[in-house]
Amino acid sequence: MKFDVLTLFPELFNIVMRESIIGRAQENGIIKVNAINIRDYSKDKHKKVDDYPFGGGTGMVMTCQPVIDAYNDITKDMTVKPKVIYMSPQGRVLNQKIAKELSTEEHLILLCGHYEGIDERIIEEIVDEEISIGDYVLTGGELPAMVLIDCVSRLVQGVLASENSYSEESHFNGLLEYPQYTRPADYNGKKVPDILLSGHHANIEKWRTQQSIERTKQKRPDMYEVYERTHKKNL
Ligand SMILES: c1cc(-c2cnc[nH]2)ccn1
Repeated sequence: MKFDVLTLFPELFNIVMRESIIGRAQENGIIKVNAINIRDYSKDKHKKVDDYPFGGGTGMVMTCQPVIDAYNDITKDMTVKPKVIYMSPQGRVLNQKIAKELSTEEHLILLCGHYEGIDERIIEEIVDEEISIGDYVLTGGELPAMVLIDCVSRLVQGVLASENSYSEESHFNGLLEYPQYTRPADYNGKKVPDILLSGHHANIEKWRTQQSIERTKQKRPDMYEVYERTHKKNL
């Protein structure tokens, strides 16, 4: 799976996306993250990429030309144009279901805005979908793009050691993850639950499922309500 990221700060991606799971997935050729500097496409003599908003107001707006030219350049030899996602507070909020949907795409283009936003005509011209990572305003779309790349990439075949790695993680099965413990079995008098030391895998799985249900009910009643509706008979 390939991510082309249109950004003013490509170095951010070159540093963060070469670490850990995503870094290994890139080394293995499973994932490719290609950061493109929008500023390289500016035709302005000072390489400007923003301008004052028509109608007044504070802050600057990213101009059309550099972004559209960058998009046209990276897609010029593509017969099938990849989906373009604009990281925006106005988008549908990213969740595991959306991440799963996106993980089936071969190629995604992520557009990172900056300043007060981007000229609306960019959205009209090239954006297929806006995605938010939550209802708060950030400095730009770079961190949201990295969040999206991380959660989508983990769902791509071969990125994680085993499919079980994510199938038991929070949100994958509609529940929060059960509590995790590791050595020592007794830390400052706090003991690991006996069931986890029993070696009885069926009982351990039962305990973990019950823990997930209970903590989802307590911490995320909104999630629990959906889970309860879809699993009514088993509860
Ligand atoms: C996606 C993008 C943003 C954002 C982009 N620029 C300012 N805020 C916030 C949340 N999710």
